[in-house]
Amino acid sequence: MARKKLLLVEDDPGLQRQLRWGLDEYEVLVAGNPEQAMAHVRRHQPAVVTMDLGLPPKPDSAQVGLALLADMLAAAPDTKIIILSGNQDRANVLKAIAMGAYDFQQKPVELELLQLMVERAFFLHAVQLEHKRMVQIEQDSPLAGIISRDAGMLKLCRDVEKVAPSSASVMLLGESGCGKEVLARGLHRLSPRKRKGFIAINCAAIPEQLLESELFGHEKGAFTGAGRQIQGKIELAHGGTFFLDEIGDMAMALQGKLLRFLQERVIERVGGRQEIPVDVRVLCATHRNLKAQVEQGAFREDLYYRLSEIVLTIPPLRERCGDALLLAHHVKNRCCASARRHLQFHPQALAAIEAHQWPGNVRELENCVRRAVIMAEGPLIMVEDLGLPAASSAVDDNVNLRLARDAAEYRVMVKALGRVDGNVLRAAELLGISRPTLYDLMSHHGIR
Ligand SMILES: Nc1ncnc2c1ncn2[C@@H]1O[C@H](COP(=O)(O)OP(=O)(O)OP(=O)(O)O)[C@@H](O)[C@H]1O
Repeated sequence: MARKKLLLVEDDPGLQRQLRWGLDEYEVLVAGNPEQAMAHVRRHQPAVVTMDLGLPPKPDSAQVGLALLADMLAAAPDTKIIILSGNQDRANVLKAIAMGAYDFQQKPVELELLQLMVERAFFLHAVQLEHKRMVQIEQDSPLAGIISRDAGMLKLCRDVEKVAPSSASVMLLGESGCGKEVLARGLHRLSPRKRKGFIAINCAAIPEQLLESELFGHEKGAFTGAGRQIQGKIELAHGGTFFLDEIGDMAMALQGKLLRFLQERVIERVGGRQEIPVDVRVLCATHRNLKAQVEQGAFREDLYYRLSEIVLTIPPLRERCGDALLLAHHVKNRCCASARRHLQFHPQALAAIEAHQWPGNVRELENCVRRAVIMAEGPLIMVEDLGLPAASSAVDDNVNLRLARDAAEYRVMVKALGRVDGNVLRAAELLGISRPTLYDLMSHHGIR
């Protein structure tokens, strides 16, 4: 196994030798001046560094050492830097610690103590690295973009994780803007087809005649204007996932052709004779009540069953407990970061967000908060900036006392967490309970 790299920044050859000898379980790199030290940091990225503050060209002051410390931390912020200082250097050592040095030891160096300190520094560095990696994995996880604390939505995400590895066709139902496409993309990235394409087509946005050639492609000269052969979206998705958005808007004639493809798994380009086998996983979505459309004869029943091996229904935003506030904070933070602004919501703005019914769901909320970040004049986002009506009180019609209490407890707790952007201490203060009690409640309701 490769030995861990340790950099010694020391201009005294005698001390260099002593340290090298005492720390020989590591791959020791030595630098006698700041230039050499930075070259080692860039090239080898040592996890731990020991350094003297008095370095050439001004070995009698800490000026060069402190500047090097700043440069090393700027180039590699996670490096654990241990200062080896002279007796009279106390003020500079404190300065170095304030700048981000890990620890210090006075000269003459006690080797045993230094060995322990270095070992602990390596350990801490490894732990931090592991933590960073985990956070990164979480951020990279396919469903990481789905922001929700609502029990129904979290269950839905688990369902998506369960069905993703299979080849079943999945139908996503839900109102406009509630996240059908985000979930479809997440499902694709969790599936064995993730390395191949995710091709989406919106059946409501394209006129019927064009949609056929969009789906299946066409041969040169198939119709006026077909100047060259074009592959269809289904063919382009070969090996990957094909997402039919707004499937409820597809005309009857085309439904028949799509059904044929789903049964035979071959396509024929418009104006072509050749059958081309295509391997795709089919996902679809609609905001319409497709079952009712089937009953009314507006959607083919056989196609419905082909497309709906698994049906996932996404709850509208107004039914997701606490999500409006959570998403509002999330979108606000994102917009503020890109606009370099620091804004908070006024309590009345938060109340208006909570009370609004969000007919356009997450998309409407995103637009509303984006607008507010642009409109806000002071440090607070006011109700007027959101362009929402002020909040009015809601009515609760639950009559089972235990259920009602449970639901109210959950709702108030998630609301409080949402108001303070997930800060447990401040949420506990808002709720008037202790932090441990809030943790108990959160674990009772399955909130992490
Ligand atoms: N749970 C969520 N967390 C974060 N962002 C979300 C969430 N749900 C939706 N969004 C965002 O909201 C917007 C609308 O989502 P999406 O396009 O997936 O909705 P849709 O249901 O497919 O809408 P439509 O029916 O109009 O096609 C997107 O910008 C998406 O990133």
